[in-house]
Amino acid sequence: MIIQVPASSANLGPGFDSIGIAVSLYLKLEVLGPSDNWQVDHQLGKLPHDETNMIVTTALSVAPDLPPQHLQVVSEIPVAHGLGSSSSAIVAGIELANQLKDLNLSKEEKVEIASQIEGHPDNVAPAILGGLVVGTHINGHFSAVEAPLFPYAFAAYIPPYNLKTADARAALPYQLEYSQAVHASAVANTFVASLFAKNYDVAFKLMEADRFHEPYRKELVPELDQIRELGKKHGALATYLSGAGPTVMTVIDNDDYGLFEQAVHAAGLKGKVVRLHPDVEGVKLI
Ligand SMILES: Nc1ncnc2c1ncn2[C@@H]1O[C@H](COP(=O)(O)OP(=O)(O)OP(=O)(O)O)[C@@H](O)[C@H]1O
Ligand SMILES: N[C@@H](CCO)C(=O)O
Repeated sequence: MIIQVPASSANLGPGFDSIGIAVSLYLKLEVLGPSDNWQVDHQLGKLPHDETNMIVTTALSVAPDLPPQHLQVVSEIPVAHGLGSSSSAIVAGIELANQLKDLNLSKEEKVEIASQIEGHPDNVAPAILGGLVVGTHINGHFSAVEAPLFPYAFAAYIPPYNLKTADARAALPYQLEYSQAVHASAVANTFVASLFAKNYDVAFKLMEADRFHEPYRKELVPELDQIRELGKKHGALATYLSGAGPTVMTVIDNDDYGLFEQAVHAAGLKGKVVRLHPDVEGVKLI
């Protein structure tokens, strides 16, 4: 059995902790069979190979009596780069428990469990449902609503350095002044309305108008402003910090992708540029 989970890009500008989209990089988890101890084969650097691996801790939190397995993980999702690697591990762990224990979890139950673990639904909900998702929690429970997908591709600029979400969250202010919070929220509300109305002239302006996190994180990711400027010169629709960074995501028409990628490399930026597309299926067995 192989479980496949897509990467995800959270926030999309002003949708801090609430909006995310599944994108076409994948984690594949293969169950090789029962084992004396949990064993996780992977080539993802320093991540654990035993029962402390996040995929296993998640599976055991869902099904504590799950017998140990020999697992193999192959992932295209770079760790701690703002493309939802931790969410892909959490969603894979939930699906592992779901399949091996025949739990028949609904999509809503998976979103609830995964969001409780991650703390916010913006990566886990699209990784489960596919597509573009808006969600939050109220009274300790999570709701996620699927939004219409925009018909564009992404150019993901993936820097050579990583940035842990915890460090990128530590750069955020403890509180916002009331008037600033009202404006930040108005930008986000209008952004969501424009996505549902498919009014992309407004949506892509607002995607670059976040007031919740990008102003505080751009010191950590200096390429954000640089790529946004390059995007404006080379036909991009909008650029935002993917999740907690450091990946910088540019929404672009497929036809404009090539020239934009060349411009990023010509500017001397050292990261990779990868063409991505929305994933519409979310977690699945392959
Ligand atoms: N494939 C994996 N298997 C097990 N654990 C993983 C895997 N990928 C990521 N993790 C865990 O998630 C941590 C990285 O999470 P972090 O939130 O910092 O980055 P991210 O999820 O890639 O970024 P973002 O949430 O901004 O998209 C790793 O240190 C590791 O503990
Ligand atoms: N919304 C989260 C995504 C990363 O977990 C953040 O920006 O910190």
